[in-house]
Amino acid sequence: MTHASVLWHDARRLAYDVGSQRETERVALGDAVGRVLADDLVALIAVPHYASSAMDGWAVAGPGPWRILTSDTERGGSLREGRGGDDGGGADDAPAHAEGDSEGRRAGGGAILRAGEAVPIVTGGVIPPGTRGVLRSEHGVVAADRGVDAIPDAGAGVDAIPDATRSADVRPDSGLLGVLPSIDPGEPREGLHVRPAGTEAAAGETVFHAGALLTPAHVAVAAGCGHDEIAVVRRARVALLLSGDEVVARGIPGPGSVRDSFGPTLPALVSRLGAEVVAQHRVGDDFAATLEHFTSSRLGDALPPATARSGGQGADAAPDLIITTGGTGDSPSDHVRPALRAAGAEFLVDGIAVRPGAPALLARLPDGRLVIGLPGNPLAAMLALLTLAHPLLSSMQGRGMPELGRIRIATSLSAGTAPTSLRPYRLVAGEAHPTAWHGAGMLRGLAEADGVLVVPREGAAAGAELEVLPLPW
Ligand SMILES: Nc1nc2c(c(=O)[nH]1)N[C@H]1C(S)=C(S)[C@@H](COP(=O)(O)OP(=O)(O)OC[C@H]3O[C@@H](n4cnc5c(N)ncnc54)[C@H](O)[C@@H]3O)O[C@H]1N2
Ligand code: MOO
Repeated sequence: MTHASVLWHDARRLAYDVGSQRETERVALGDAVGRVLADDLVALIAVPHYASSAMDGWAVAGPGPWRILTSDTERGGSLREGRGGDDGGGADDAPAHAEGDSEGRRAGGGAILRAGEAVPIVTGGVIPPGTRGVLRSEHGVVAADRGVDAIPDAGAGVDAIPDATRSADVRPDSGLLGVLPSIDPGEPREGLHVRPAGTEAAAGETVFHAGALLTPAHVAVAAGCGHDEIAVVRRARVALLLSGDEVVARGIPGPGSVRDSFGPTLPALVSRLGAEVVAQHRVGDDFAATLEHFTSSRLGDALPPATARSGGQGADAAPDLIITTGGTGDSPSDHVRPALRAAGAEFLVDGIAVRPGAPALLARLPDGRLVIGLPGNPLAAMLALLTLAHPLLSSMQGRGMPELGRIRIATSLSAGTAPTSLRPYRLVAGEAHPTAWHGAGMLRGLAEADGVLVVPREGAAAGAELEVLPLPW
């Protein structure tokens, strides 16, 4: 190679440092998993936003036994059902109340439970004011109500309920309620099975900071905090330029032809790295055609059907990054470097002192678009993608530099011809076993790998600890 290679670690750092775009967009919650949070996420309401029951049973006030309130009149409004009626009590800090709440969790009117009264409640139901705690259904027994006079003194157990019956035909929503003899007669203690409002977050509290990679759990919390949309960092738009007269996309290749390793794999891989492929072009070993892609910002051909675009402005906007495959060498049929030079590109990484992947490059076109040139050899290309595109796309998302791990190697590795060699390995009993099939043109070793060893020029003895490049899949 005639270019001025940089060391492998420096190439990663240079790629990370050049990533800068920080545009944001708002996406529906359902599209937010895997995206990076652009602004701190604040709870719009307290979470939970009302005190609720953690059990099915009865909300009770004062010591038992309790008279179960049944009619709406008795409850001063329906404590339990609230079907189609008022919104939930205790939700004063909610900015807006959702329509179509499900039945059975809402309570109306702020009716106060008085000592000696109970009301049936379901898990998640609104705790009426005055509630001491929730008696779970399997701890209570209901007896037929013989009228107000039948309620014995406060503090008495179920045995004090006249004609106590545990028969199944006594409805749990009317009559006299007591604590089963086998249960602590003091139950429920103050606050038992009550989830107070605001225990997970106060209204206005920051729950996640900008830069968080949104998992399903983050998005579920955002929903609980009252959000319908989230501001996320716009994903970088990537155009693929796959070169090579010999590369075929279908069928059994004849001698001199190869099946395309990149067309079916790079869109998904780029998406895992936090960007989206918005265009995919094939170009033969042709200088003029290659140059055209660097001098024109048009996106050209349609995407392959499997490459779904997620909407937004991606369809018409110019890519932020062009990733080319093949043609990075110096032979007369290699046109990536000459075309970049002719387009006036600035080379930020012009070859890397690594095997495989030495001819990889990173350049910036005069219009600001970045170009990563991957070698044609498939393993070289995949490892160059991890070396350059992973740090660059992480930085474009406002994320940190992908961290290198460390691992002990089970077998010795001989000295290499470059300052750094990258070697896929399998993890067996906590140690790295370098895989077979690690030639630059092979992918079978990478396919069964758990990571990639970063091997210094001098090699390493069995038992040594080496740096590890994590795989993004
Ligand atoms: N005289 C020298 N020859 C080579 C050198 C060198 O220093 N001096 N470096 C070698 C190294 S290292 C690499 S890596 C390759 C770089 O090659 P290119 O980036 O120019 O890639 P091509 O020549 O276009 O293709 C190389 C190889 O990869 C196959 N290929 C290309 N595209 C695909 C694809 N989409 N899917 C599967 N395979 C693909 C192509 O058919 C070739 O076999 O140069 C070495 N030579
Ligand atoms: O370094 Mo090349 O990139 O061997 O395959």
